[in-house]
Amino acid sequence: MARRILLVDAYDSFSNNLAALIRQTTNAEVHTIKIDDYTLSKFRGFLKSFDAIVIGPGPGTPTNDEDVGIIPHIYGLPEEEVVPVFGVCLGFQSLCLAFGAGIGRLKVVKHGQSSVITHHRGDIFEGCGVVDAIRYHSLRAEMNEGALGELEVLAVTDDGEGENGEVVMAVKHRRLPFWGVQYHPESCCTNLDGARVVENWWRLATGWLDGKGRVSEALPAGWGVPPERRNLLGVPRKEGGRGLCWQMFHAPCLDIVELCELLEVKRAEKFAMLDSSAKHTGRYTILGVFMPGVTETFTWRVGDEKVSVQTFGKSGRDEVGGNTSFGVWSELAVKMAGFGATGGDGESPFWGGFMGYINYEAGVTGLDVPLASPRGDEKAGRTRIPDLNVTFFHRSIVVDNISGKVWVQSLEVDDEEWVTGMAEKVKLLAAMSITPTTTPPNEVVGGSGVTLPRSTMRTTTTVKEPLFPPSAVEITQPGKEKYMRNVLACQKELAKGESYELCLTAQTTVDLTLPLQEEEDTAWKIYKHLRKRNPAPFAGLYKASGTTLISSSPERFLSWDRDGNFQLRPIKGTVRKSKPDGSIVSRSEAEEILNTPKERAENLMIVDLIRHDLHGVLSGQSDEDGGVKVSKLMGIEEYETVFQLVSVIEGRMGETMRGEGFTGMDVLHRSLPPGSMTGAPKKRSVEILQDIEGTADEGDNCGERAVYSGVFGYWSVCGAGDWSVVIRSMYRFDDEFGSQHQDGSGEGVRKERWRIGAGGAVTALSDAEGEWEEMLTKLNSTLAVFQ
Ligand SMILES: C=C(O[C@@H]1C=C(C(=O)O)C=C[C@H]1O)C(=O)O
Ligand SMILES: NC(=O)CC[C@H](N)C(=O)O
Repeated sequence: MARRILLVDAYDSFSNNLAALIRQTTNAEVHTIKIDDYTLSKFRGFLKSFDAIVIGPGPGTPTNDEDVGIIPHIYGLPEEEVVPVFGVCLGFQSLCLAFGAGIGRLKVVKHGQSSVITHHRGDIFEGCGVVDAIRYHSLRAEMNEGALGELEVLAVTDDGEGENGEVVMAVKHRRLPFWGVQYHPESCCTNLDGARVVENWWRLATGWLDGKGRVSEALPAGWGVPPERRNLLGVPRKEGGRGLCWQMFHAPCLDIVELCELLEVKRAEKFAMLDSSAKHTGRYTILGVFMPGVTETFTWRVGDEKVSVQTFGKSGRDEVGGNTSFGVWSELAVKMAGFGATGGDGESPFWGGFMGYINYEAGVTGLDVPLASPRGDEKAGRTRIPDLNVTFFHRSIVVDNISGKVWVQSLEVDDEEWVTGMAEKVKLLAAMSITPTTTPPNEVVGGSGVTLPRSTMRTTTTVKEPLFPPSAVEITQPGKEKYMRNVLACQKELAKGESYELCLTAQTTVDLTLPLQEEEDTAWKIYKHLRKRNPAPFAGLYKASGTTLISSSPERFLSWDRDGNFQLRPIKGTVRKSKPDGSIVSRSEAEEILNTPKERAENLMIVDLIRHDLHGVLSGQSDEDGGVKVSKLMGIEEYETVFQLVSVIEGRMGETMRGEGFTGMDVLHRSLPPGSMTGAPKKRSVEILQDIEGTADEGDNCGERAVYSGVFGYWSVCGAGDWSVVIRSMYRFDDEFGSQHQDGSGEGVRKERWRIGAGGAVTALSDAEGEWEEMLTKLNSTLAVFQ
C-alpha cells in the first residue's frame, strides 16, 4: 500500500509544485491541508493515518502565529506521536525557531535568485554534486549555541560580506526525524541535485519509520476529496450534443475591419470579437453574432447569489442558480454541458459558446479575500458593474489570419439558410478587397531577425493624425509621487517576508467630450485605431451589459484545446522600444536588459506560481500527473512598443479527469486572478495590493481594478478555450456620465470616461523611478490613441 504524506500549506503559491515533486520522487500519496484547517487535537487525531509531514513555504514570519498556524505544534509533538518531517523555507525557519534559533531579516533579500549551496554530501545531500538552488526568502535562521545543540547544520551558502554573509541553507535535528531546507527544491530553476534532497529525505524518513516499525492507520472516515477539488459540473461528461451547421471557405483578402463593419459594428449596441492583429501568438479572429431572442448574456457580480441572464432583443432579465457549490462557475458549466456540439471542423478553434470577460475582483473573491470597500461604482453612484460578463453565442464567424480560411458556423437547428447567406456576404466582401490581408508565416522578417506581422511593419509610419481633437480629451494620470511611494510600500512588504513580488498597478482615466450624434460608435473608432497602432495577438472588442472593453493585450493567460492540452504564457520583464532620444532599442540591447537577475527573477517567480496553479487542478487528481512542464523559459518577444520576457507553461488533463466532467473552466476559475497581475504568493499579495492601491476614497485604482487585470476570451462548445490577461486595454461603463450634457455654447454633447490600467511587478531589486517609467511605457501603448 502506498505511504501517505501530509503536506501542510502556509498559503503559498509554490506548494502544489512541492506536492508534485514529492509525489514524483516518493510515489507516496500526498494530501494537502492548510495551516489553519484543523485544531491541534483534530490534527493529532488523524496524524496516525500519515507516514510523514512536509511543511511548505509561505508568506510572513514563523514568529507570527497567524502565519504558521499548526506548524510549531508539529515540531513540538510528544515523542510517541512524532513522524518524519521535511520543512521548506517557512517550514525550515519554523523548525529552526522551534529549537532555539533566532529569526532575523536578510540585509539583501533573495527572491527568485539562485545560489550555490555548500554541503558535505552526506544525509539529505547524499550523492548530490553542485546544488544550484532558487531562494525565495527575506528572513533567515540565526543559529546560536542552544540551537546548535539540537540542530545540525547540513548546508550553507555564502552571500558575501557585502550582502548577508553566510546563510544557513539546511539543517536536521540531532535526535528527531526532522529536516529542513531554506531554498526551494521545487522551483523549476533549482537543479536536479537540489531537488534530490527530497528523494534522500524520503529514504531517511522511511528508514526511520521501518526502524520504529511504525505503520500508518487507514484514513479517517469522511476523509475524502476536498470539495474544492471536485469539478464545476459535479457529474460525468455527456457525449454528443447538437450538430454544428457550418461552411468553410478561403478568403485571404478578407479585411477584419470591413468584416466587423458588415456586422454593423459602427452602431452596434452589443458586439463581441476576439481579434489577433499580430500573428506571433494569436492567429484567429473570432466574432460572436448576436441573435435576437436567442443570444444570452450572463452577468454576475461578486456577492450575488444568482446569475443574471439577459436575452438579446428582449427586455428584462432572468435570475438563475444560487444553489450550486461553485455558484456562477457551475451555472456556466451547466449551460455548456447542455450544448456539447458535434460535427464542426476540427481546424476551427471556436464553434460557438461563451465569449466575454471576468474581472479581477471575481478572481480575488475566489481566493477568499474580501474586497476593498467601497467599490468604485458604489462611490460613483453608477450602475453596479458585473464582475463576470459573458455571452453564449450560437452563431459565429472565425477567420484564420494565417491560412485565410473562414468559417461561418451555427449551433441553431436548421440554420443552413443563415450560414449560406452570411458566407455569401463575407465572400463578396472579400472579393471586393484587392490585396491579401493575411500574412503567410515567416513572410516578413524584421531587421532584427524576428518575424514581424506585416501589419506591424505597415502601420508605424502611417498613423499620425489624432483621433480626437485635443480639446475633447482630458487625461487624468496617476501621480508620480504617489506611485513611487507605493513602490516603496511594496518593497517594505517584500523586506518583511510578506511577499516575494507584487504587481503594482494604477489607473488612468480619459474623459472624452463628444458630439451628441456621431456616425460611428466611439469604441469602434478607438479600436480600429488601436488595432493599427498597437497590433496584439490578444486584441478584441466586447460590448455587452453596460460595459465596453477594448483590448490590445500581448499576454495569453490560459488556453486549452479540445484534447485537454493546456498552455499559459505569463509575461514578466518589459523593455520600452523607443529611447528618450528617439532611437529604437535593438533586440540585442533588449536581450541584455532582460537577461539581468532582476528581470529573470521577476519572470521566474511567476513561472513557479503558474506551475503551482496548474498543478493544483491537474496533478494528483484521479490517476493523472498533469504533465506540467515549462516548455519555454524566458523567451524574448517583440511588440509594437515593447520587448517582453515570456515563458510558456504547459499541462495536460487526461481522459480520466475529462470523463469525470472536468473542463478547462475548472482550471480557469481556480487560477484567477492571473498570477502575473498579483505577484507571489498570490493570496497575501492580493491583500497587500488592495491596501496599497487603495479604495475608491483615496486610490488611483478607484477601489477596484475591475476589467483591467481580469481575463478576456472564450470557452467553446467544442471543448477549447483561450483567455488573455486584460492589459494594454481600456474599458468604460456606459452609464458613467449619464447620456448627455450641454456644453458652454448650449450645444448638446456627450461624455465618455475610458479607464486604462497599467503597472508592473515590484521586486526587491526594483527602483521606484524605473517602475514609474515602466508603468508609463505600458500605459502609453494604449493611451497614445488619445494623444
Ligand atoms: C501590469 C501590466 O503588465 C504586467 C506586468 C508585466 C511586467 O511587470 O513586466 C508584464 C506583463 C503583464 O503581466 C500592464 O501592462 O499594465
Ligand atoms: N518562501 C518562504 O517560505 C519565505 C519564508 C519567509 N516568509 C521569508 O520571506 O523568509
